[in-house]
Amino acid sequence: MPTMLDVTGLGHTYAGANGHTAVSDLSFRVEAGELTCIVGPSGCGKSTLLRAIAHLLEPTTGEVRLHGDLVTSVPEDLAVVFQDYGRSLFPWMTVRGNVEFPLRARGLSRTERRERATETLASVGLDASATKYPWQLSGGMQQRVAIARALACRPALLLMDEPFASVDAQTRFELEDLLLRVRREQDTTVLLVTHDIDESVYLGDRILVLSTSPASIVAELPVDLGRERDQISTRESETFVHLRGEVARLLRQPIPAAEAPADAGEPRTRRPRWWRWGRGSTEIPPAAEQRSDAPPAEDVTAASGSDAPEESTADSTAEPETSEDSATTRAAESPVADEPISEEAASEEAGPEDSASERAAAEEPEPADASATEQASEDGSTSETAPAVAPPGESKRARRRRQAQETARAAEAEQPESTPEASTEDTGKSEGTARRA
Ligand SMILES: Nc1ncnc2c1ncn2[C@@H]1O[C@H](COP(=O)(O)OP(=O)(O)OP(=O)(O)O)[C@@H](O)[C@H]1O
Repeated sequence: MPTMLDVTGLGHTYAGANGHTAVSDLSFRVEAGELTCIVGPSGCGKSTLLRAIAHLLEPTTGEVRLHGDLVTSVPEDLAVVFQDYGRSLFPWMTVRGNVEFPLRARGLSRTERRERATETLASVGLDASATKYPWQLSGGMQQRVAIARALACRPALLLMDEPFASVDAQTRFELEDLLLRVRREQDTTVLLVTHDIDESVYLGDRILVLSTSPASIVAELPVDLGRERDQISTRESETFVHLRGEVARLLRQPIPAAEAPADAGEPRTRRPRWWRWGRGSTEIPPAAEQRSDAPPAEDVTAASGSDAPEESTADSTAEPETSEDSATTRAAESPVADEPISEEAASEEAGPEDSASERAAAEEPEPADASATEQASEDGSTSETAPAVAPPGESKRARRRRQAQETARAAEAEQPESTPEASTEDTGKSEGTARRA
């Protein structure tokens, strides 16, 4: 088979103060018609590798060749399918419109576009949904649209970055089989990144196992399962079971500390310091101030990410992930974003409702009698309806929930005393209930 993809000495170091090297000196080939799976620990650089191959990121070192041609910009005969179909489809376009969209840029006439879209949608079982909008489809159907859009371009190489990670297990099996069928029918060359060891064995002709960050290849395993695969019998076969064990062992191998890069394993969602500065707070949370084992201010700030180590100190000071948080994280992971996204942009993505309510919560004053209530609480003398002080390090979401509960309790307390009849009736009912029990 001729070589479709030739990656030589590929490396990528992200720009910025820390200059994180995500991929280092990586070399491998993918032959035409082959389906190669890439597995590796979380954060090792799999997505960075795919983006560098597609030239969505400029490689820092090395080169990529697609059927012999040096890749210097995003190649026309290459398509990428990302995990998050919700973000990759245009919600204002019909299914057919989404599939036809990239064909316009490739200069196909209206009739050709229509024919190609109809044919590709039929091949992924969506011919009946051509005039629907993405938001009218299930998650699995939306991912089919994303796959159809990529296939409609008849790419020489299809790159897939955890394409089935966002769907349920049953849909995942269906989409895996769809990929195998389409690949057989169209002889597409596929390079697929997955977290799922079983998926890599089920789909791949070959598996590349990557090391922790910066990614390098630790093993290359041929998958001797033939082209015809079945979700039940293949997964039960001896070869399958042996291979999945082999991949799992390779992924588990601890890296000796001496070999581990200094910046390896840095959590991707760890928030930079500007994240908290952007919220107008550089203060040490009170709980951390009071604790003798609390880390210094900078550590507390850094540990506020959702991926921060789960220690009791972090628990008491870290804010839970809000939609705004995840929007920030997601935005920072954008394929074209090496630089942090501004908070305004992240708020926009989080939606006006979210950011408005977050702002409102931030502007709410603390209870005036906070210290008195805190003292009462310590004494055990706080009544159930007394306004409670905000616990140190309490998140905005938790505060909103607590305040709603307080309001409800206050409303209950203001209700008129129940009449003697009502009390008797109540008592009778509860006695009846107790008796039945
Ligand atoms: N835009 C960026 N700027 C700086 N560092 C980044 C950026 N994107 C990713 N990284 C870092 O590069 C490393 C590799 O990230 P990448 O997303 O490629 O890993 P991955 O193997 O795909 O992760 P996962 O399996 O969790 O999806 C991580 O340490 C990550 O924090």
